[in-house]
Amino acid sequence: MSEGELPGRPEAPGGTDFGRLEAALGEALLALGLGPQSAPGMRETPERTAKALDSFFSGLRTDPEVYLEETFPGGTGDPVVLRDIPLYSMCEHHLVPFVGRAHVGYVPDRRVLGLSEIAGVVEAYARRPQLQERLTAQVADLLFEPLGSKGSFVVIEAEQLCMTMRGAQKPGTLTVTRAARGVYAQDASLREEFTRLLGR
Ligand SMILES: Nc1nc2c(ncn2[C@@H]2O[C@H](COP(=O)(O)OP(=O)(O)OP(=O)(O)O)[C@@H](O)[C@H]2O)c(=O)[nH]1
Ligand SMILES: [Zn+2]
Repeated sequence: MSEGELPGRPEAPGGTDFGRLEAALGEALLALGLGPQSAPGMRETPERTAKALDSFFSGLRTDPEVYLEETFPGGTGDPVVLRDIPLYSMCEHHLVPFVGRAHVGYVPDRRVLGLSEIAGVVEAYARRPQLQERLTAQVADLLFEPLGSKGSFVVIEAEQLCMTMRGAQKPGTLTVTRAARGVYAQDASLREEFTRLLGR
């Protein structure tokens, strides 16, 4: 599978198999030694966790391209930058969240995208098992050629809980990833302006 492909493309159509997921989560809790006797408060936990996982991975059922359908004439050739879009995603290695902010810029070519749609693109890719690098690249890719813009630039700053709660145990570490396409890949001054707009 290449970096650009959907991670974890559903193997069966029709969405989450809740019965199977709840049974598996119940088994996982038992494997941890947590059953009806030891943890009575967790009786409904497999059901609740199944719903939570379904929502964390709801992007698997969303085609991010639907957010490109609503464009408006406009755009002067100057960049549009959305700063500090809240970001919640799930590390595909450990199924643990990574949490942070996405900053997204693009240079329109005669048509602009609705601002909410930009946040929707981030969400559709974030609500999947992800790698921060791939998420960053996927948003930048979609906002370049499929959108028909002159270029796009995406910066994601996130805390990977799999690295800070466990593993390397380095709380507070922020991972910063970036992807530049089109004019943003070619023009360092545009990237510097983007960084200035972030107030960094
Ligand atoms: N490049 C990249 N690495 C990630 C991301 N999320 C988690 N990782 C890393 O993926 C690696 C997984 O390493 P493994 O050795 O296979 O698994 P592990 O033994 O659980 O690793 P540790 O997390 O280091 O304990 C670790 O270095 C994680 O920090 C991500 O978004 N991008
Ligand atoms: Zn991880």
